[in-house]
Amino acid sequence: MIEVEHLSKIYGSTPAITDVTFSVEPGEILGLLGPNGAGKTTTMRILAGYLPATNGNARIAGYDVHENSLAVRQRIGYLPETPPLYPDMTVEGFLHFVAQIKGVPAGDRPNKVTAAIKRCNLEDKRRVIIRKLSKGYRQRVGIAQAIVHDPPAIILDEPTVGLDPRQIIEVRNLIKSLAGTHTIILSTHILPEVSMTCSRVAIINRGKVVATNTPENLMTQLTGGSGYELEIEGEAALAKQVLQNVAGVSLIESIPTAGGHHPQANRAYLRVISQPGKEPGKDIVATLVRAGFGLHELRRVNATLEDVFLQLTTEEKNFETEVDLAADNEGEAA
Ligand SMILES: Nc1ncnc2c1ncn2[C@@H]1O[C@H](COP(=O)(O)OP(=O)(O)OP(=O)(O)O)[C@@H](O)[C@H]1O
Repeated sequence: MIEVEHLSKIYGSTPAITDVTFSVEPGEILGLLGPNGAGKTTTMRILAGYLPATNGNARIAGYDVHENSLAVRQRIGYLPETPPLYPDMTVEGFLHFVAQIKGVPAGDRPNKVTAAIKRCNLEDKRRVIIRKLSKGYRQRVGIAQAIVHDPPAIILDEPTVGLDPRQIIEVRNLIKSLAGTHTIILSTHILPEVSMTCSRVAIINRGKVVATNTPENLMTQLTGGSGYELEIEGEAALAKQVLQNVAGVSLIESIPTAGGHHPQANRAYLRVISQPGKEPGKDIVATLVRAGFGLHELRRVNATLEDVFLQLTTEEKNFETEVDLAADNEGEAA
């Protein structure tokens, strides 16, 4: 349904995205996950037909986003980071207006507007002026304007940003309810968002896709699914330095405490993630003891999506391998 091939965008001399390739199957929700400035918005604006790519191409439902931008706009719903709302219109009036500019025939508009209002739980607010709505409701109106013409593909840029926890849950549930009948790409820099909402994730960093897979496969295949939490006596920074040289260790981070204990003075708490298939526990213990650290506890833990994300977005040296891995895994996930 959505195919992105070797897409690049250069602003002046700044490359925003480089050689971005991924595809989204019908009915799937793909999460575009990356830190600030990674290139998520740029990718989505190109897909929505609002920005020309410097190189590469993208197709939505078979239509090239550049060559057939009109056909593409009719087939996608786009929610930019700031929803394009007219504050002085009522919810209903605004959705009628959007349906009209999206080319919905006049006779179909009342039904389409009512369906979008229902889907986004806006029945109570249909005659309210948008300016008077809370941020959560405005976001729902933003989603309603994206789906009012019933497009097969929906592109949502950071759809839960700025919402309170209850609103976040509501918007996530709304997005999930759209899957199956719609193909969705959403961008986020929030890790739990992808594991809760998306069937697949493309991790983007510094303009490049560094991995594509299901959230579960990313965790198990890139980290072997295992790691350790440590409680040691000594300096965390020094311990990290020492552990970096242990074979099979791929990520070390400080954590506030381990094993649910109260953190104690002069203790350092670390989380160490192993490379796939490696079990460096024995060497971690030997290295720490040899370096004069007191080891109070070492326990096995499962890696989280956060670990994978940190690994992929902080270890530049591994990017090449991970792109290969992403390509290998793509077939399995599809
Ligand atoms: N109009 C522009 N002119 C010049 N550089 C730009 C422009 N828009 C974006 N960039 C640069 O392109 C890169 C990617 O930006 P983009 O907004 O796509 O990232 P993002 O992943 O959406 O980040 P965020 O989560 O902060 O919105 C950044 O380095 C950004 O500074």
